[in-house]
Amino acid sequence: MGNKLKAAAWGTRLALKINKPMIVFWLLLSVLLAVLPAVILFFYRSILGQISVFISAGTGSFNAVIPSILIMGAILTVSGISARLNDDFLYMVMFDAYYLGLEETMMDSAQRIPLSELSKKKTADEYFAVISRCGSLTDLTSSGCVLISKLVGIVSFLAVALSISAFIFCITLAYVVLSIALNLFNSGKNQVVWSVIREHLHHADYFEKLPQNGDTAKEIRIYEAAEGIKKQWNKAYAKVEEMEMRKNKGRARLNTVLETGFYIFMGIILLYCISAAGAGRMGPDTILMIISLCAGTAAAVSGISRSWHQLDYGLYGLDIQRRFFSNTPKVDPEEDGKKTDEPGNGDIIFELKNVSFAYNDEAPVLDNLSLRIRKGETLALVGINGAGKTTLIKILLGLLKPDSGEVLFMGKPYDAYKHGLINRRAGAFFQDFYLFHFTVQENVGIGNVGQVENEQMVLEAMDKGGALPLLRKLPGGLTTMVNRNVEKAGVVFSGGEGQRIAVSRTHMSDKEILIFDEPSSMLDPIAEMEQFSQIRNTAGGRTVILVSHRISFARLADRIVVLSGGGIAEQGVHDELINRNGLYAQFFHEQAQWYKTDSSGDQP
Ligand SMILES: Nc1ncnc2c1ncn2[C@@H]1O[C@H](COP(=O)(O)OP(=O)(O)OP(=O)(O)O)[C@@H](O)[C@H]1O
Repeated sequence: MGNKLKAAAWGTRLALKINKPMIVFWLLLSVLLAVLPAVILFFYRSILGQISVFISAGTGSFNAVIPSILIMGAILTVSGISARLNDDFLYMVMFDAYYLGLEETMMDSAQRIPLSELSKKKTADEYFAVISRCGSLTDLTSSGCVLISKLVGIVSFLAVALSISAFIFCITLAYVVLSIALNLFNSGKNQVVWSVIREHLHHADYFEKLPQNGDTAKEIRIYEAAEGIKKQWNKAYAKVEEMEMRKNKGRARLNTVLETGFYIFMGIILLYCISAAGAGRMGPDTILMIISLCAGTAAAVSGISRSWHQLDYGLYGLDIQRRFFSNTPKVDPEEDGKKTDEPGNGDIIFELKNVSFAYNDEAPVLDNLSLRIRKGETLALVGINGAGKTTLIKILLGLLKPDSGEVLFMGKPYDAYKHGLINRRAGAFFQDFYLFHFTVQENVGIGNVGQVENEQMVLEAMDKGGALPLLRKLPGGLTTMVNRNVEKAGVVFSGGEGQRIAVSRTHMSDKEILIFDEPSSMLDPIAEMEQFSQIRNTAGGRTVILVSHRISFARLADRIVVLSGGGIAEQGVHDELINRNGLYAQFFHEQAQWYKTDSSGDQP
């Protein structure tokens, strides 16, 4: 319950931040409409008196009671409208205001999740739950308004009941309390069911999507794995259906109990009215009033079940979102404003002091590693697969935080600078690059967002990244959409072509630090050599960090650092390392010997 309350407070604050007038207006209106029937009932008892005199005496003009009948009709109409307004209508109104608002907030907050967190399965699962619950705020605001107005309405009906008799008040109160208690009990049970459904749905979704994705479908067809995938999906989905069924049965049972409760309540009230009328203690006016009261109370109570269910569902989602986002580091704009954007002085641009890092709880990828990178230096990082080269780069770019040790940029830790300073100063290409569903120009231009429209600059970057020749075969030139899955007219690039576009993106920026992680792994030999020389030409005066398995590329660097076993195995220039005859020399000789095969194809 504590978490639900926190979720309600968090959600309310968020809703007020996204659109305050909306929630205030509809809350006031729905409360007004909810109390109106009881207020009218209370003050227009005399109308009922007139009608009852007409009915019991059978005398007088019918025309005289027409206004009273119309007012009674109005009371019932207002009750009906307020009951309708409380459900689907309010949901629709709130959906417009809060669904996109919550999505936007989540997109902003997701930017602050460290990549090391995002790569954890637990985080990925939680994030799935978070984004699949964008309707939570709509649920909270609409059902919150409904419930508040219904509770106010019930209280006003109870006041009318009290004005009639203590017995009517007590029996109405008992009916209301029992109905609400049953709803609470049922929603408590549902909560457990939802969490199980969510888990199995996630599992089922994964298998369901595999045959739809080009890459995974290819594997499934090659290895004829479709049946196996279907079985896994069936297994996961059977559990979802079982739990859904359990939930629906629970709700059906609750509705039956609530309806039975209402008939018992009405039965007791009617018996009381009959006996009171028989004893001459109650006139038709009071009986009519009591019947209107019962109908109004029952309408308010019956809606509570659905609204409570919706509110609970919304709070469940908001709690997941609240916990997820409160655990992610946030940038406080005020604190950030006090920090500097000015790097310190000195020759050392990056310094890693005894840095250790592990993904999840696995063995450390980097273990007590220390490294200094000079300003203007071209540094090559070499090492076997999994040695930690990409991880080291991500740490340098502040995308991952070390578990221990220190990372300094121009003599100061990242925390000393304004948020994102390193991203404003360093451009990077990663081997697992991603091409967005944008145009070619935007895909390259995004490397320097302010210059996306600068066609000349984009063309120059494409020239440096070796992507200019691709333009000739693109039907729409720079405006061609990338990726056919999203846009019919989109282009699908080959691995090497995509890599050239992504490398061009890095060349867009005029940043003082450039980082390339395997920029030529998919290129043909000619394109690879062009890529090398372009990077070399661009380097002039900048700090460049290169990750490459191609020794021919690495040897051009001012310094080569060989990573192994979580640390630096050796470092120096090409000739030094060859003379040393260590790991680097081994890499070099292994690669070199493939170029020395004799004409028969045999190795020497
Ligand atoms: N997101 C992740 N979650 C868990 N483990 C990871 C993740 N990314 C990398 N690793 C692990 O960390 C280790 C180092 O990976 P990294 O990508 O830094 O190596 P690398 O030297 O760049 O390798 P390669 O030469 O293959 O590109 C690997 O063993 C890898 O399995």
